[in-house]
Amino acid sequence: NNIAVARKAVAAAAASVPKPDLIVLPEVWNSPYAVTAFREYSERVPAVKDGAEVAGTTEGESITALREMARDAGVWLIGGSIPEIEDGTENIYNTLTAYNPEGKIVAKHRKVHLFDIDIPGRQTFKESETLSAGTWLTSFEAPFGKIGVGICYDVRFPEMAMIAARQGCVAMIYPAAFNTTTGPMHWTLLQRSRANDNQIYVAMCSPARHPGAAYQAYGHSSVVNPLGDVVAEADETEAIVYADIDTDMLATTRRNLPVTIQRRFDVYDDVSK
Ligand SMILES: NC(=O)CC(=O)C(=O)O
Repeated sequence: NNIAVARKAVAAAAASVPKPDLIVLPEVWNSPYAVTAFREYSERVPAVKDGAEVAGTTEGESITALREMARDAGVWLIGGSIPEIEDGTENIYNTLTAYNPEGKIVAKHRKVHLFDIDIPGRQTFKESETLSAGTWLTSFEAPFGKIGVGICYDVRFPEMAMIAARQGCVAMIYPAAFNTTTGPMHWTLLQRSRANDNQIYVAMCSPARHPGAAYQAYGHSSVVNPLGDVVAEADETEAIVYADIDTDMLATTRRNLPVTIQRRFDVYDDVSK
């Protein structure tokens, strides 16, 4: 099943030399990516406050498995996302969890921007039919730098990445599942845009394309550096991609092209006004 596949992939990535510090899984890896499936595959996810789990909350089997994967491999893990069912409300969210090498959850992000699009005859999807939207932005501190996270459609909203970068994140990482219509249009462009605008690393991790699936995932997991160059990219098949987060390169980019300190908030003030 999917947990076994994820477990094997994390172990394989962790066994590579040099050993990675951080491993990332894709969006909705425990369920078909379909609004009709999210409730059936949903699980409880512990609450997280100030980077630590709130004691006494229950969890589903995918969360327990993700803890074990991080702990067994001794790595930081962004555990992709799974459909979460919320205690009390029974609302469903598209929820990401991140783990430290001890298997403790350090961050929980609910997809903020729901994927509701209609490109007639090509791609129609309405996550809001079954999902509720998240209401907070998420990042976590790790020894290799502060990491911001979003989920898939969140990448289309530049504010999230900009806020993360301004709060000191060295990377924005998005488990994601674009499709064969929007992937060729925007998958790489969006990552390069977020990276170049904010001079940070940007990575998106996709499920591989399954020929029999109703939703045809684009695949192409990739990593973009602070100059906007694609430094690693898979194709549509199952793969592990590797890249370094080079903070010296990030600093050099910001020194040579100092846009991050040249912004004119005195002129454009608050864009949400
Ligand atoms: N699946 C998504 O959330 C987003 C997507 O496919 C797109 O923005 O395109």
